[in-house]
Amino acid sequence: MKIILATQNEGKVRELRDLIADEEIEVVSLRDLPESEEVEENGETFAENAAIKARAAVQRTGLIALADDSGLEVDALKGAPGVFSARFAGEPKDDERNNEKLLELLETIPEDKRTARFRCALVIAAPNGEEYLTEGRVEGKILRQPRGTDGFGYDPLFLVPELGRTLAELTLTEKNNLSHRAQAFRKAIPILKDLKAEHP
Ligand SMILES: O=c1[nH]c(=O)c2ncn([C@@H]3O[C@H](COP(=O)(O)OP(=O)(O)OP(=O)(O)O)[C@@H](O)[C@H]3O)c2[nH]1
Ligand SMILES: [Mg+2]
Repeated sequence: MKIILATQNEGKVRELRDLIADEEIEVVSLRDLPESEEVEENGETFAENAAIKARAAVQRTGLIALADDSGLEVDALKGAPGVFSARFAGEPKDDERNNEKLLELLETIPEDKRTARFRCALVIAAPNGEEYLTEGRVEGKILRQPRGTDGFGYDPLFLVPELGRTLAELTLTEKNNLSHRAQAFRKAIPILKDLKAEHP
């Protein structure tokens, strides 16, 4: 079976490829296809946006498509940036500027109120129109300065309290043991196995 990872995000492709490696499924991503038009992620929830991306990819390629929509919810910001995480500091999307904006907004917020979580909605869309949704999340705290160089996005600011390390201080394997994306993906494995039986 061959599936398409419906994402342009290099960090996500790296993580999802690693997660899927054991499943004997051939994988391509939007990054392997010639220049694609960006689909408008105009849903109000992660789940809606993941479905929009998965549908667009299955229509374009005819392959089973797996899309991730994810983001950071900061309690002191009433859940922002949420579905706007990628473009928090405006267009074009820029991880560094997003992190700077987040730190500025949280400047006066004390340690115990810096709680946050990453959420991920993962949608698998099949060519016959069937769709499946799984979700995952990881709880943490926003630091006052970045730590670590792995991962992407807000990872250097996101402390996993149980480990005392940020997501950017974890190896790919370690992040894939606990992240929001990994949790959503693990729930999707049985679905992928069923699809594989139907589309050998
Ligand atoms: O530090 C982070 N570690 C993560 O593990 C993570 N997962 C998501 N995010 C943030 O949320 C946006 C998703 O937005 P998003 O789902 O629309 O993805 P995207 O626009 O980057 O790519 P695409 O999949 O849409 O092509 C990303 O850009 C990041 O800012 C993360 N940040
Ligand atoms: Mg996006």
